[in-house]
Amino acid sequence: MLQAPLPTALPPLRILVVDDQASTREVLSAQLQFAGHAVEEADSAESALQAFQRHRPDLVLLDVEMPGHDGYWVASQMRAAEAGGWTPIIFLSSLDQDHCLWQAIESGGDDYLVKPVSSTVLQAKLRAMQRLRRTQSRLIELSDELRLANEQLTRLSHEDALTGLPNRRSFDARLQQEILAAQREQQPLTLVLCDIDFFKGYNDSLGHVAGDACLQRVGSLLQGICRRPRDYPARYGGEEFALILPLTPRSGAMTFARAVLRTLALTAMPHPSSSVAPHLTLSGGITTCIPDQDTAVEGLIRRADDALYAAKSRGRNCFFSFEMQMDTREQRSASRTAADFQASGRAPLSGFGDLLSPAPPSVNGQK
Ligand SMILES: Nc1nc2c(ncn2[C@@H]2O[C@H](COP(=O)(O)OP(=O)(O)OP(=O)(O)O)[C@@H](O)[C@H]2O)c(=O)[nH]1
Repeated sequence: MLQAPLPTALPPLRILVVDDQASTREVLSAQLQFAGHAVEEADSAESALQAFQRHRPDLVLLDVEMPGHDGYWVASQMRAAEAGGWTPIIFLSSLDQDHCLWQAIESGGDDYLVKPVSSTVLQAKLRAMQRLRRTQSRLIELSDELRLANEQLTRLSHEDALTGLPNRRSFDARLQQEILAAQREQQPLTLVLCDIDFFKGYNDSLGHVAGDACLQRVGSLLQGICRRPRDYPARYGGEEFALILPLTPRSGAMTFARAVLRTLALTAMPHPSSSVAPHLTLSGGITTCIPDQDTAVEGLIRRADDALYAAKSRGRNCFFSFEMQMDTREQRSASRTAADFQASGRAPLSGFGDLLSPAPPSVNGQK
């Protein structure tokens, strides 16, 4: 008879007892249950496999000689049914020959006990299995923790921790993809770099905590303005944000810039140390092109950055684009009307000049 469980806390096992002899199953089950384990019984190879699938036991005690398929066959089927998993199988047999033990291990068994098995030997084996089970559970937990940590690491390596937007590394990779897509589809691609005006002064007057909150707010405002599924706002670094606007021509880029200026004016976040407005403002550089073989990430960013510098040096709180400036020059020199430009398939830009600045507010404050 098995003794009652020892004080050291080892998890009880779910044990599948497979034996065609009802009396053997009964005695064994009673002993196992007395020792604190949960028991399922099966009286044939087929019912053993069904119970194995249904109950997912921690341990199988398996008879060798059964009518129909024998225990070796059952063990090999169980091993095949849990690819990557491992449920210990102990054979209990009255056959006491080396080749039987050999065949048991070869078919997938982990141990082989000759019946009648002394209760001490069986209890010792079960305790060893309980320890293995505990180690196995801990390994599974550890591997889950590792998987979660890896997922978090991957997310953090692509995301800006402060704003939750994609970081510069993700942005560069995405821009490369969008350049290739626009080149293949021969569609316009717009890149916008935005920089908060006088942000150093903002931090100095309101503190870094407020500065961080401001960056978060601006990030979510920009995200809100991006309405198309492929628009991609990112934090490019410090107080600079970058946006990829695929399938967006110059006219669309201007609409976007106008929406940014209007949103910031309406949001009216106080900026005590700005000399351009009482509220927080952005300057932006825009570049739009249909990429060709020579278009590269670095070139586009340099061009948007130069445009941003131009916007800053032209007074801030505005957007600038070299391409739009060229358009307006062409428009002026050719004295063409907006209708001519629409007819040529290009956006009428003369109304906006070289710079897109906020329009004066109307009576009700809307533009
Ligand atoms: N609070 C906070 N400040 C930041 C962060 N990243 C960059 N900054 C600050 O942003 C400021 C940027 O200052 P500058 O590059 O001189 O530019 P600016 O004051 O915005 O002036 P202009 O761009 O010329 O309008 C610096 O004071 C940085 O410390 C951040 O994550 N949090």
